[in-house]
Amino acid sequence: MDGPESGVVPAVESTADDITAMRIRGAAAIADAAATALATQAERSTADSPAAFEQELRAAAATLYETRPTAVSLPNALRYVLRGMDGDTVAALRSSTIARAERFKRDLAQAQDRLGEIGSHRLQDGDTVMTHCHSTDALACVEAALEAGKDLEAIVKETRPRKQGHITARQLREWDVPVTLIADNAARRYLDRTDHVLVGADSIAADGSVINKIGTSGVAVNARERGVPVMVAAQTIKLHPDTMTGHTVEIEMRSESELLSDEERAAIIDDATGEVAEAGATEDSNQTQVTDSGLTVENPAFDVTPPRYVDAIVTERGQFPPESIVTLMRELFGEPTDDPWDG
Ligand SMILES: O=P(O)(O)OC[C@H]1O[C@H](OP(=O)(O)O)[C@H](O)[C@@H]1O
Repeated sequence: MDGPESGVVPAVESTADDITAMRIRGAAAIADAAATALATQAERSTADSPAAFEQELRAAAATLYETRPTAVSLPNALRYVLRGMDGDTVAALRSSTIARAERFKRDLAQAQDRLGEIGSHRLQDGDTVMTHCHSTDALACVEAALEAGKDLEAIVKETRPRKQGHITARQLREWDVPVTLIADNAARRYLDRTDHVLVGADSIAADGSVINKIGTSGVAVNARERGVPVMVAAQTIKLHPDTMTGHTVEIEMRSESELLSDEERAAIIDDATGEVAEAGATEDSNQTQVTDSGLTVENPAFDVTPPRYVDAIVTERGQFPPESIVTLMRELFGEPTDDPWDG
């Protein structure tokens, strides 16, 4: 149930819209925003009974959960906050939920700092890192290395279609790191000048597979061929507990409009058939769009890098060979996970 009758406050709906539209993006930022939204729901709830309050919080969590499917930091954040909702009165439930959300946000920031420190030890003075997309966990490793007095250079992949490489480049230039921005297709050529491929993750599966921005697996395979180590910076909130019981991670398919404008579509169809394009794209759908023009555009946002192409997964709990990450997952998520917003 959504809308006013569910008691979900407009601020939660607006955070959900921002996540869907990627105005809020990046797995850690999404988790942080989701925790903030649940705290806001708790604060502004007008529920008149503990049961109604809990129901509203679950509805808010469901609204946030439905936004994007791949980054597990989102459901992990929602579960964590809802599990801290405790008390026999609305006031007690409200304050426990807000306190839990604040603790989550604090822990998230601390985990990233700690991860950065650990990851920075892999980077030597004078190294060049190649980045893909924009990952705050990956950049935390660079920042800690710079703070330790190391000089680094960066080769930044543009990361089509949304060009999040520009965000990475801007951050690195703020830190005074020399940046070479390259088209994604140029990555293999530039691996000769690269000491580490450094990426983040949206989800890590129990077998050590890394689910990250589309294009990660290609650069990882090429890096292995060139003998360049691949380092994945991922807080433990990126570990996907359901994969311990065989579930796979859903790869988000985003809108055609990120790849192709209406004019470009028309030009392709015109060129191919000599006919005027049939504008078949639906505007609000995030699904792959098939039109009767015969042109299908597919826009997966993520891909899966098998563990054999990854040298280390760096977390705030230490660095792990991907094959052993399941041990940490069992320790952290030993109990079966449920979705408290379901039912
Ligand atoms: O949590 P941090 O390290 O910031 O980001 C992790 C990952 O989230 C991003 O996804 P998107 O841009 O939201 O699709 C990228 O794939 C990035 O590597």
